Amino acid sequence: MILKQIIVYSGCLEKEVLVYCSRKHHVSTGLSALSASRLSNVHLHQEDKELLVVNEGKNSDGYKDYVVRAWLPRKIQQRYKPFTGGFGKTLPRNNPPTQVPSKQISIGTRRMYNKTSHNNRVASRNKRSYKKRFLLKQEETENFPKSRLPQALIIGVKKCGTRALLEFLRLHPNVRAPGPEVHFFDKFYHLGLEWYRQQMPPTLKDQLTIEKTPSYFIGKQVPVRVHNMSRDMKLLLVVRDPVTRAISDYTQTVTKWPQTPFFEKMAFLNASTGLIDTAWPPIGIGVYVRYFLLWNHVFPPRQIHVVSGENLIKNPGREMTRVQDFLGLPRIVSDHHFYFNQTKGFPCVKKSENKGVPHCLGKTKGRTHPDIAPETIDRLRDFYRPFNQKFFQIVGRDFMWH
Ligand SMILES: Nc1ncnc2c1ncn2[C@@H]1O[C@H](COP(=O)(O)OS(=O)(=O)O)[C@@H](OP(=O)(O)O)[C@H]1O
Repeated sequence: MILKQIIVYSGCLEKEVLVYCSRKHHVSTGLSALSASRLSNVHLHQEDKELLVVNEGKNSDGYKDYVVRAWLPRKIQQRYKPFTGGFGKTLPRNNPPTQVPSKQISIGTRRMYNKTSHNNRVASRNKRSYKKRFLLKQEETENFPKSRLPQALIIGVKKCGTRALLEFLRLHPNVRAPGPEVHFFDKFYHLGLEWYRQQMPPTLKDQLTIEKTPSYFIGKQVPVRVHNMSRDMKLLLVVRDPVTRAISDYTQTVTKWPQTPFFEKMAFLNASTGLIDTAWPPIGIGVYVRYFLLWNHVFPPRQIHVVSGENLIKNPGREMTRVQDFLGLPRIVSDHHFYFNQTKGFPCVKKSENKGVPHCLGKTKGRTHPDIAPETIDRLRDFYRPFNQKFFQIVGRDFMWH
């Protein structure tokens, strides 16, 4: 058994360690591949061993070669660079290299990063990061019904029609989504990606898993966290006139806490000067541009689709066509799926996979709003106008909230 060479080459997320063993050695796991090759200069830690898999065994003249995959932190990947026979390339099939690297190689994090507490933190971050990559890789390769991490998120905005969008998307046979809001990226991030995955319904590989949690939009750390999980994530953002949104938000608060003071009392710091209390969430959240910029810094515009909450009510078929195009789904959800329910005052669904009868969203959606004085509405409109303009400019669409 001869180790010809360890070659570490890069796709984007993982490194592959190519091991050549003679034919007589049976190699079934990444670990046995490494030990069969007597790779004494490769050190592995228990957790790292679990992340090694044999990708495939190939036969070449006199040798059997195995590709052992290890998901390695980026910093460690860079240390492999000197050994690469061609960074980003696979090895030529009939021309196994003969040069054996002389330096000691360490796969894993602990030995390299346990010298100082800072390095320990880096190491555990890296370990989390490559476990994440391992999970993502699994997502790509297997095709049987199982819970998968979402490929698209409805990130907000609260009270703009996010539930309607999710329920309309669920009419599509290629879409699956958990019913409740998961709040992984803002509340339960510490529970880890595996926990998050378990919250998802089982899907086939060609089905899209979508999750909606409207509070993601305003979470400062959320964009980076989402990006860390998947840089390809598709983001859906529903927006509506921030004045209507504020009243809807307030209506919900009053439903939960009936003692809440009148809208005007909450919205203005000083009723006579008309100074607006931007720290009051129903008002502050409506400054969409402020939060949108955070997302825009992390994700390219082609990965963020902004949905008009007004159109989702007036013309759900057309708005859903845009959404399906953005998600790369065949256009299946259309006008035929909806009818306007006069009593509810909103579009409802004719029938879906789960329910064979027409149905509307629950009674917490489409509540009757309190009457708000026209001058209050005007003041709020004036307040939001410049922020709205900036937002329209950035997203390249005028939502006509005049
Ligand atoms: N088809 C349909 N049926 C009922 N309601 C609809 C629909 N489409 C949009 N809307 C509007 O959605 C508002 C609730 O928004 P969200 O679902 O984003 O609210 S939440 O953030 O999840 O609480 C909800 O706000 P309220 O009217 O204040 O209840 C509705 O105005």
